[in-house]
Amino acid sequence: MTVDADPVAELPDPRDYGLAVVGEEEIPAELTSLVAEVRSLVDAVARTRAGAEELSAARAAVAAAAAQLGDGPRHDVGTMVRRTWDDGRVEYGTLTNAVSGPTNAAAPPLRLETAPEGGLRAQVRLNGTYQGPPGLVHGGWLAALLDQALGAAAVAEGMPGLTANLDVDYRRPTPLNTPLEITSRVTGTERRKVSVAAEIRHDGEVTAEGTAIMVRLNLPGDGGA
Ligand SMILES: CCCCC/C=C\C/C=C\C/C=C\C/C=C/CCCC(=O)SCCNC(=O)CCNC(=O)[C@H](O)C(C)(C)COP(=O)(O)OP(=O)(O)OC[C@H]1O[C@@H](n2cnc3c(N)ncnc32)[C@H](O)[C@@H]1OP(=O)(O)O
Repeated sequence: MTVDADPVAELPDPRDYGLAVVGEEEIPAELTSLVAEVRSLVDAVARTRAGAEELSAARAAVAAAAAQLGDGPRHDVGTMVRRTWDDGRVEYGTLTNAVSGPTNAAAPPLRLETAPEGGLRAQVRLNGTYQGPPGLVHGGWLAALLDQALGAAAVAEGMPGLTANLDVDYRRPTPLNTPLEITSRVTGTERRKVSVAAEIRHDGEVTAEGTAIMVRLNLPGDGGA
C-alpha cells in the first residue's frame, strides 16, 4: 500500500527546533571505550559473587568515577547525534537513546546500518543484563529492539515519526550471549502513517518479529502533514 508517499528529501535539522546536535565523529574514542567498560561493569555487578571487602572496594572505585564526571559539563537531555552515511545521507537519533544511544551504557551495543537489500540491518549480542527467562532475552527488550529498528527504518527513508502502534510476535526463544541479526524496512505509507516491519534472527531463524505504524512528525514546513 503506497498512498501519498512523498518521503521528505532531507530530514529536518533538529537545531531548527531548539535541539542540540553533535556529530557521531565528535564523540571522543575515550567516551566510547568508557561506555563499553560501564556495560561490562553492569554485567559484572549483576553476576558477581565477590565478598564484602571486594564489593566495598568496587563501590568506592565506582563512586570515585561518578564523582569525577558528576560536576562536569553535560549534554542537554534532548541532544541528538548526527550520522552521515557513505552516500551522504544524514540521520539523527537521540544521543542517549535507550536502545541505541551511542553514549548510553544502559543501551545494548546496537548500530543499525543500511542493508544492501534495502532497509536496515544490525548484529547485536546481548549479555546477561538483558535476561528474562533463564539464558533468554527478555521479551520487553526484544520489543524495544524491534521498535528502534522499525523507527529507524522510517527515519532512514526520510520519514521520522513516533510509534503509534507496535505488534510483536515471539516465534522462538531468543538466546543471550550469541549474535542476533535485526532487520527492518518500510512496507508502505499512507498520509502520515508509515508501515514498517522488522525481524530478529538467531542462526538464520526468526525468533521475534514486529510491525508498527509510525506516525510522521507533524513539523511545520517538512511536508509531513
Ligand atoms: C523535533 C524535531 C526533530 C527532527 C529530528 C529529525 C529526525 C529524527 C527524529 C526522530 C527520530 C524518531 C525515531 C527514531 C527511532 C525511534 C524508535 C523509537 C520510537 C519511539 O519510542 S516513539 C515513543 C512512543 N510513542 C509515542 O510516544 C507516541 C504517542 N502518541 C502520539 O503522540 C500520537 O497519538 C501520534 C503522534 C501517534 C498521533 O497523533 P496525531 O495527533 O499527530 O495524529 P492523528 O491522531 O491525527 O493520527 C494520524 C494518523 O495515524 C493514525 N493513528 C494514530 N494512532 C494510531 C494507532 N494507535 N494505531 C493505528 N493508527 C493510528 C490515525 O488514524 C491517522 O490516520 P489517517 O491518516 O488514516 O486518518
